[in-house]
Amino acid sequence: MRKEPAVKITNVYEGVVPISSSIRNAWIDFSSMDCSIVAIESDVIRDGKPVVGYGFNSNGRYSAGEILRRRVLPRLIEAEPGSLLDERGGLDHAKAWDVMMNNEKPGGHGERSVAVGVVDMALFDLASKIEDKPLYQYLSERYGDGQPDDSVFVYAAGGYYAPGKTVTDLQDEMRGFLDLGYDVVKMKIGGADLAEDLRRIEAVIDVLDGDGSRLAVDVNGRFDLHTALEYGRAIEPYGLFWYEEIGDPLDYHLNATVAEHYTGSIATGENLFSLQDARNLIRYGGLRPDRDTIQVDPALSYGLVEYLRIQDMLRQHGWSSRRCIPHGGHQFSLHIAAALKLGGNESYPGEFQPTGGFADDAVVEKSRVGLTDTPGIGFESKAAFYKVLRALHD
Ligand SMILES: O=C([O-])CC(=O)C(=O)O
Ligand SMILES: [Mg+2]
Repeated sequence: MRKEPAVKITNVYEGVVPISSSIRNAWIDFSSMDCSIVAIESDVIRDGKPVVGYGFNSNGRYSAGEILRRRVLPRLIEAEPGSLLDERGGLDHAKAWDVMMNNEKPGGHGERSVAVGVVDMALFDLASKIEDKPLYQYLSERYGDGQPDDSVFVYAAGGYYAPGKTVTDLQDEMRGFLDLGYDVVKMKIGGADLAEDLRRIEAVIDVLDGDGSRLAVDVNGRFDLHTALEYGRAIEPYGLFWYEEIGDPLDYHLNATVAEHYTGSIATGENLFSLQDARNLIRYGGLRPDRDTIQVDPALSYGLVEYLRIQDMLRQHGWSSRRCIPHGGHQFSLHIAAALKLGGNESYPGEFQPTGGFADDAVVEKSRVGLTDTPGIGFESKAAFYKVLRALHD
């Protein structure tokens, strides 16, 4: 086998970027939400400059800077360079993952999975840039069938509660999503009482020409079993796209009981951060492989190395990768969705800037978005975010 020159990590930079806003879901507001970012510099030189990989931690969890600075990054930097490489001298992502997780006990995943996810993303960005390929191509050759999807289903998530926001404002927001090319939209519920939420839901269905199958609703884990079943009975006649994260993400029994009574689709998993948690959901959560959706976000849950294990587990349990639509609305999952043939990816046309969203020139048509040929994840074609990432190391 031809040996490539071995890649070496020369510098690692870490920082925090605010992604705060006045929106609120049924559980949290985003008034102080922020996000960890990292840049990993290599000794590979292109156009006179080192090739750099970037990562960030999706949204919904605060920056994991302390864990990055004190645990994850020192292990990576102090590792024997050969311990991060495959037999060809390229980065071995699973080995890098083992290095980052050295001396970490199993279970209780919390923010540790977020810290590892940021670095894992940066290493994938770096490795695909070194091969001068867009990430979806790099991933499809390694972990897929070499024939990535050329576009990915995306739905527009929004419909948050916000101070002074009226039902008319909510309808205008949703009309804006349709004008951008989305056919399916998502709104928050569970942050008001049932009567008000039903008014909000019906107002949005009106905007969708009366078609409830184009509307997903998201509870962000707020309901106890009684409320979950009560809302379930009330919304079932609308035939919604899905009923999301209905109760506490780790309450598999609640989920299973709702799934027994609610015949429509259920989606959950954005707050499950490990293979073990996802496996428990499949074992005990009562989800139905013919209609339900798994939303594990690779960026929050130990990165793609762990997400690949989750895909294996799902396959073993008879689940299609098409039943996965990750949370987070970011470019990393867009590449993963195309390469691993997932069912789609979330998108937030109006929230979580500068980190969220796709390339500046990405066009959504009939709720599908194409991928660009930019090497790596393509942060370089997202000007406002790229400026923030560059500032980490320039
Ligand atoms: O409001 C949030 O935390 C984001 C969320 O649940 C989603 O995108 O599904
Ligand atoms: Mg959600």
